[in-house]
Amino acid sequence: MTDFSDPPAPAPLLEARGLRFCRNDDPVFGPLDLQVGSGEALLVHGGNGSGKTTLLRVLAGLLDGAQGQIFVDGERAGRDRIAQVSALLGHLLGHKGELSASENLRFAIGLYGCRSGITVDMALASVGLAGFEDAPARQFSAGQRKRLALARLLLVPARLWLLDEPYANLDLAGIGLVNRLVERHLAKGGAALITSHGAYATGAVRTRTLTLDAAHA
Ligand SMILES: Nc1ncnc2c1ncn2[C@@H]1O[C@H](COP(=O)(O)OP(=O)(O)OP(=O)(O)O)[C@@H](O)[C@H]1O
Repeated sequence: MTDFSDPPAPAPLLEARGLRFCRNDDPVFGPLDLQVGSGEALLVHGGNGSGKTTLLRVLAGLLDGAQGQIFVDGERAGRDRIAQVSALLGHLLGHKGELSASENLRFAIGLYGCRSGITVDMALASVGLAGFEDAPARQFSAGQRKRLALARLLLVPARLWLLDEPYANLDLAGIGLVNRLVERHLAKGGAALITSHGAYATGAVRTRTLTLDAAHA
């Protein structure tokens, strides 16, 4: 007999169950459950100190010792697997000040690989840094540094973007740029977790929300 039932939904790109992080036995966040699938953004809300940055660092595989389970594409994932599929844009942008914008990006490509169909010059132009290819990163303003980090995100082949306050230090055009880049990333099957104290302005993508409890702050 033919089965006309709907095919099973694909597993979310990232799922966490009972995820919890403590520092010196003090809870920072959780236990919490979250899911984000291809084409989706998960907005992480919460007051100062509620654990948003810590959550993103756990999900980027940078912090050890979290309790609970993390799944990537439906399979249990350890820190290595998570690090393979994700890229973090955090408060510390990680540029080397003495290297030029292009050299910084080539350094990142050497570590993490490069998406097909994009070059360093294309990425710099996409974030409004055409003409700054040879300028040392230490000469960049805070907003230009953020733009350089966005160019790195465009280049590395991560499906899951972990964006911690991506709008900070950006002018209005930069805020629009972040939203366009996220929309494009999601349209290509990527996913994003985004923390923001401000409004998230793109209505063009499927969005979930997660609110962290600031009780421990
Ligand atoms: N390296 C650290 N060592 C000790 N405690 C830390 C460290 N980093 C963060 N914390 C503490 O962990 C808690 C959560 O911090 P976290 O930076 O994750 O919060 P947040 O929600 O991102 O805050 P904000 O909105 O202010 O950026 C806070 O109480 C903070 O003081």
